[in-house]
Formats: sequence, structure tokens, C-alpha cells
Amino acid sequence: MNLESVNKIPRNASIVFHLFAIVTLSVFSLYRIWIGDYKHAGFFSLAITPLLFSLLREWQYKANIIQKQITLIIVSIAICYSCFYLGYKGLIYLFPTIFVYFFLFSIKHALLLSCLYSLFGLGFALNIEPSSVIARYSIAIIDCIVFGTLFSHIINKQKDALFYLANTDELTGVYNRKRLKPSLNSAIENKIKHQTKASLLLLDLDHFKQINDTYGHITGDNVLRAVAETITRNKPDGAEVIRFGGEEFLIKLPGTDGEHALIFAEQLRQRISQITLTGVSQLITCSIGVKELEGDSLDEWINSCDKALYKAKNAGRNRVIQAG
Ligand SMILES: Nc1nc2c(ncn2[C@@H]2O[C@H](COP(=O)(O)OP(=O)(O)OP(=O)(O)O)[C@@H](O)[C@H]2O)c(=O)[nH]1
Repeated sequence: MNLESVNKIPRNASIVFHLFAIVTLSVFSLYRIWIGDYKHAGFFSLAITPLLFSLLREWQYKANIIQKQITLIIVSIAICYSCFYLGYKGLIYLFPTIFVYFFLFSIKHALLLSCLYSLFGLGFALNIEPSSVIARYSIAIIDCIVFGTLFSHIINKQKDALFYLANTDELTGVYNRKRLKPSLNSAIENKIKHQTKASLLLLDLDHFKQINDTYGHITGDNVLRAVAETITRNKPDGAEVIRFGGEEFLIKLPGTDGEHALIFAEQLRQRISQITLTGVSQLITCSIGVKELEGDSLDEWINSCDKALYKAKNAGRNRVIQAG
């Protein structure tokens, strides 16, 4: 699972970053006014505008990643400009902004953009700084980019691990209920936006209590693991398996209509009935309710599956029924 997200700054931290940048630029502009450098004071005051706009969007919960990326690029252009006219006084601002690249872009893009940005900044600073100063800054900037890459990589790894821990059922290794809403809502969204079909299977093991009572809970757990493993091994690419309850699993099949979902459910039912576990002589069977997504209600979708499953149980178990 790859959850690399480029927007790693929480809203509060983003507001602090914005305020910090605005205050820094304001102090810079005031200092320029004080020393009579009105040209640069005007330029830096102008550079505050996109930051103020971006802060306002963040404040109103309307910020999006594209707008933040554009703001960062505008600020970077302003810093490159200051490198050209002010030399090292502009170069020092390369350091904090390079880190922001790693918060707003994927590692690959941040690496590429921060290298280009640094090259421009250093190149422009040559306008007034000797090459020995530029060489020293180059080394420090390389360090900064390397650390940015490392930190970003570590954060992404930790996010993946956190997501795994929060969304995975410990016993079976499939998704837990936390994944239910995001998973089904994304199917509903795709149906509304792109008319992409999706189907849902609700699978419940038959007479599972009997397995627990006869062979003990530990064996019952092993059966649940074996069933989850069979579903995972046989599911089509992109399908998601969620442990819905004790011995109930939901399988979301994106891009699949009811007819194909029914075929898959029947194959799965047969595969599960072929599971053999040492010491377990009772046949492991399941009942499955199937429903293709219609409308936009998550609850209705699950309820339809539940009704079909109920019918399958009442009709004698070990069968698949499609909701009408
Ligand atoms: N071993 C084990 N058992 C569990 C777990 N979660 C729920 N169960 C058991 O699953 C059983 C479910 O029993 P019922 O709801 O009566 O269902 P059933 O016996 O499968 O009967 P039908 O669904 O009607 O075929 C209960 O005995 C629960 O204790 C689990 O994580 N491990």
C-alpha cells in the first residue's frame, strides 16, 4: 500500500508557517524602507500578497495543495530575485523554503524542484557574491536537500505504518471496519462522477459458532485466517476485503457489475468450501449476499447485501444470492 501524500502539513502548522513567512517578509520590507531601499521594499511587500491569500484560504478551510504549491513557487521566485540583488542575504532564505518543498510535493518532485531552485538562487547570487561564498552555500544547501529527502522518506514510512496499524484487522490481516466508509464512499463517488460500476459481497461463515464450540476458539481463529487468506488470494486486483464483523467479510469489487460479481462470489464460495485445516473435519462453508451499487447511499448498499445474505442463510446456507 502506498499512501504517499504530498500534503503533510496539518492546518494549524500551516497557519504558523504562513504567519512566520509573512512576519519575516514584513520585517524585511520595513528594514528596506528604513534604509531607503524602496524598490526592494516594494518587491518584498508584493511577495506577501500570495502568502496572505494562501493564509486566508487555509483559515477558511478552503486551502488546496495546488494553491499552496503555486504560493511556494511565487515565494521562491521572490527569493531568487533577492539572491540576485542582495547575495547571501537572499541565499539564507533558501534553507527554510527547501524544507517546505518536501512538505508540499512528493519526494521525487521536491528533490527535482529544490535542486532547480537552489541552482537558480546560487547562480543569481553570483551576481554580487564571490564564488568562494557560493561554494560554501552550495555545500550547506546540498546538506539541506539530503536531510529534506531523508525526513520526508521517514515521515512517509511512518504514515504507511500508522495507516496499516489503524486500518488492519489484527487477526486476519485484511482491512478492519475503519476502512469501510472511505472504501465504499470512493466507489460511490466514482459511480457519481464517472459512472464506474461497483459491487459488494457480504460473506458470512456458516455455523461458525459450532466450529468454535467443537474445536475451540484458537481453531476458530485459524479458520478465520484461512478464509481471509482464501479471499485475498482469489480476489481481483483492486478489490478490497474488510472484516465486517466476527465471521463476516465485505468484499468491494470496483469496476464490476452485478453479473460478474455473482460469478466471482460463486467461485469464492466453492474455494472456501475446499479449505482444509488439520484437525477440523467440519466442512467450512459460507453464505454470500451480492449487490451491484445503485444510487448513492452507503447504508442502502450494505443493507441490500445483508438482506441477500439473510435469504441465503434462510435458503439453507452455503450459497450465493444476488439482491434484487
Ligand atoms: N474464534 C473466533 N470466534 C469469533 C470471533 N469473532 C466472533 N466469533 C464467534 O463467531 C460466532 C458467530 O456465531 P453466530 O452469529 O451464531 O453465527 P453462526 O454460528 O456462524 O451461524 P450462522 O451465521 O447463522 O450460520 C460466535 O460464536 C462468536 O463468538 C473471532 O475473532 N474468533
